[in-house]
Amino acid sequence: MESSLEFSSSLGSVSSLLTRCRTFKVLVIGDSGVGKTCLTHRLCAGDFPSRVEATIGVDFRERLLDINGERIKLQLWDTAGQERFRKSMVHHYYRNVHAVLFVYDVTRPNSFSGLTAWIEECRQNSLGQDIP
Ligand SMILES: Nc1nc2c(ncn2[C@@H]2O[C@H](COP(=O)(O)OP(=O)(O)OP(=O)(O)O)[C@@H](O)[C@H]2O)c(=O)[nH]1
Repeated sequence: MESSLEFSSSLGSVSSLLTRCRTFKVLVIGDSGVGKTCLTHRLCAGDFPSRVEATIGVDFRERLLDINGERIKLQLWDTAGQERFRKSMVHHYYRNVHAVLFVYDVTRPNSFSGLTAWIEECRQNSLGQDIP
């Protein structure tokens, strides 16, 4: 899988050595209210938000990972589940995506069966079978 390459200076390192950091863009999609914001917030900030509102457009969250000694930047795109908050921005979400996380609520079966529509949207936005 190809990733974006970024160069960021690692704070506190000797004479600001440049550290190679690969960035992976992960799109988080699913029906409104299934918990996308809570899930991504938990992953990136370490706790669940005490109060959430419906996402408008998209929110970005990042987490740095160390995988086998390599710095990896996980960039999570938390997208709006409500159609009225997605509007014309949808196409931008799908550009240069490395992976898609489909989210549903185990207490709402419709949010699981509704994933077919989200998978179809991925297809319509040219995400191939190679995207996990
Ligand atoms: N019981 C329970 N409630 C949750 C869980 N995750 C999220 N919630 C609640 O579900 C509601 C919606 O959560 P969000 O994270 O905003 O859902 P979302 O998928 O981002 O919604 P949109 O932004 O509209 O697409 C909030 O009231 C959360 O507190 C969970 O794991 N368990």
